[in-house]
Amino acid sequence: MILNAAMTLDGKIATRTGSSEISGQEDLLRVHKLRKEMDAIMVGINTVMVDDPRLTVHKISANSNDNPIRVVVDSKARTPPEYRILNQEAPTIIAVSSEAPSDKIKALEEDGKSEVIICGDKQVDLNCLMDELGNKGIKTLMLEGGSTLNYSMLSAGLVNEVRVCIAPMIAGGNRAKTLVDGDGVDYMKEAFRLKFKKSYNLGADLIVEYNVL
Ligand SMILES: NC(=O)c1ccc[n+]([C@@H]2O[C@H](COP(=O)([O-])OP(=O)(O)OC[C@H]3O[C@@H](n4cnc5c(N)ncnc54)[C@H](O)[C@@H]3O)[C@@H](O)[C@H]2O)c1
Ligand SMILES: Nc1nc(=O)c(N)c(NC[C@H](O)[C@H](O)[C@H](O)COP(=O)(O)O)[nH]1
Repeated sequence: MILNAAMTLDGKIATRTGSSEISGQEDLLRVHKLRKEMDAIMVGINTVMVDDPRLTVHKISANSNDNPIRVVVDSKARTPPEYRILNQEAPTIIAVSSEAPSDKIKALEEDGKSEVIICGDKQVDLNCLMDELGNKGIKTLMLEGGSTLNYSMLSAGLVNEVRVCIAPMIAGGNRAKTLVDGDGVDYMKEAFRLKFKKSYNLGADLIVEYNVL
């Protein structure tokens, strides 16, 4: 499980308005090469709502077999059926909780738009979801945010690697999204510990890679 994101020097992955064009062109190519290597790519529902992402390999040459399976963590099945995540370019799994209304689930499954997996009572139970994805043969997964899901995945001990693009920008703003939000830990001694792996420049950006201990 690789958590990948792009942030400003002050750790923001989006402004309070949801604006998030952070990576330079070279970093976007790196991200798409990584997508191509992965079995699946996962985001939280807010990222779908704000960005309407495709989550396919579309910035480097690729065919449809190269697209990872798309996974949305979406407790209440709010993914709008007309959004790009549900297009025919790649298969999509929507992970919901048992609180999701059945009519919404039905709309998401209509015409094979997506496969809905139910895990957990209120929020999506991420351990249950990982088991379900594992049963489908998914061995490598890329987490592309956002801040809230990043925190839940780290808290559940489900992230093996963190790869971050640091762009030479500072955004500021106490309502801007950071790399990891959620509740956060109370004491620094509880912080998730990482081991530095490597760093390198891509254009104006700095890429840093860590293993999660
Ligand atoms: N720069 C980047 O690399 C990057 C990457 C991705 C997203 N973003 C930005 O991040 C923002 C969205 O981040 P966010 O934190 O608001 O939302 P998010 O994408 O992390 O989605 C969180 C939502 O997922 C749902 N959810 C269900 N089960 C959950 C669970 N177990 N744990 C956590 N969430 C669960 C909840 O409704 C929760 O509010 C957008 O502005 C987007 O542009 C930036
Ligand atoms: N690596 C990276 N750099 C960025 O500057 C940025 N904003 C994102 N954001 C991740 C988020 O998941 C986006 O929604 C998808 O990167 C959009 O993906 P598509 O191109 O539509 O496939 N990711």
